[in-house]
Amino acid sequence: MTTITVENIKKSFGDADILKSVSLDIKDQEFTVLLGPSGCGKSTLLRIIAGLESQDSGIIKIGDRVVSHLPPRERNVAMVFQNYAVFPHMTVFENIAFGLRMKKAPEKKIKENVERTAALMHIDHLLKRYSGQLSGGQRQRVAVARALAVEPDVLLMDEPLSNLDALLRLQMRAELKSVLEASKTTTVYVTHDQVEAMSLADRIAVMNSGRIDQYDVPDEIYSKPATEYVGSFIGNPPMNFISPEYQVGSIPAGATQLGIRPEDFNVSKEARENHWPITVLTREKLGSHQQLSAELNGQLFRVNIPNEIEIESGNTLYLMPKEDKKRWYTEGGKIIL
Ligand SMILES: Nc1ncnc2c1ncn2[C@@H]1O[C@H](COP(=O)(O)OP(=O)(O)OP(=O)(O)O)[C@@H](O)[C@H]1O
Repeated sequence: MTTITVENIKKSFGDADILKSVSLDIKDQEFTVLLGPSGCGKSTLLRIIAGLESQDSGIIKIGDRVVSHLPPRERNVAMVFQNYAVFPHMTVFENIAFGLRMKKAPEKKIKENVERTAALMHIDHLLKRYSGQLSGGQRQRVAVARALAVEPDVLLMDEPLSNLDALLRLQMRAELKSVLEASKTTTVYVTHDQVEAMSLADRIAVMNSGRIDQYDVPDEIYSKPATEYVGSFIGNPPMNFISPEYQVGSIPAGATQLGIRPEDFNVSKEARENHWPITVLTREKLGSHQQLSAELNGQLFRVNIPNEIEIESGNTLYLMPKEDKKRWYTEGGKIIL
């Protein structure tokens, strides 16, 4: 059982508070993604879990073991970085074997584990090649195989796909998911890419300036963002936040903003009761649907509509948010449930 417990971790660099009491309970075999914009503290948190950085206060547990003050090698974690750190002058076999040799594993075990993880990553035909002769995607596979070969309790990955081109990224993403499911290793994965997070994660921790705004399964994060920040960060385009003067019907006590996703409006070209008349500013055809930006008295709306509706900028469109998709937020940006 390899759970990870992060308890009230704080970290400052100089007078900058980078992590402000962060807590997470990661389940055995779970794939957790730390998601947030550049500088929010994701990598720092990952490095603290790995033991590459020390916390100012708080506790890290792996399973039942408090590891906060142990060096990385005593935590049984493996890490994969963005710049994959594969040794070019070594063969693929030796690269994958590296961690096992450091641990002085017997030769038979090394061979077995290297062959198994290389097959898992579809690089078993490359074992004799020098890593310097590999493509970026192949090198990244070597890095992942090397991490898995040591049979870590925990796999930590920091933007491992960000150096790959878009197509390869997509392919590796799908593969990584199935490989990690098969390996049953508890994984923490850092990215600033919301699509990557949504597609890979069992649960996503959305970070906002050193805090975790929401830690939940992707569907909940998308459909019920805990804060305005999460609603604005996840979704392309992001959730609309609409002020009360445009509301129809009852508004919950304490609500100052309505949150509604661009695809969650009833849309009509004719005036209808309780529909807002909005003026279309721009329209983009995206293949599967059209994306509009529109406004009403300075309130901006982003709306996704089906291709069948013919509309041009300057036209008026009548909108009403779908009742069951409305989310309400307080002045401080917190959801009212
Ligand atoms: N060793 C360090 N000394 C001083 N400041 C640091 C150090 N490491 C990180 N920081 C600062 O801490 C903040 C958070 O960095 P961190 O790398 O955790 O962010 P991140 O969310 O992973 O962002 P990115 O995606 O850009 O890597 C940044 O402002 C960074 O400059």
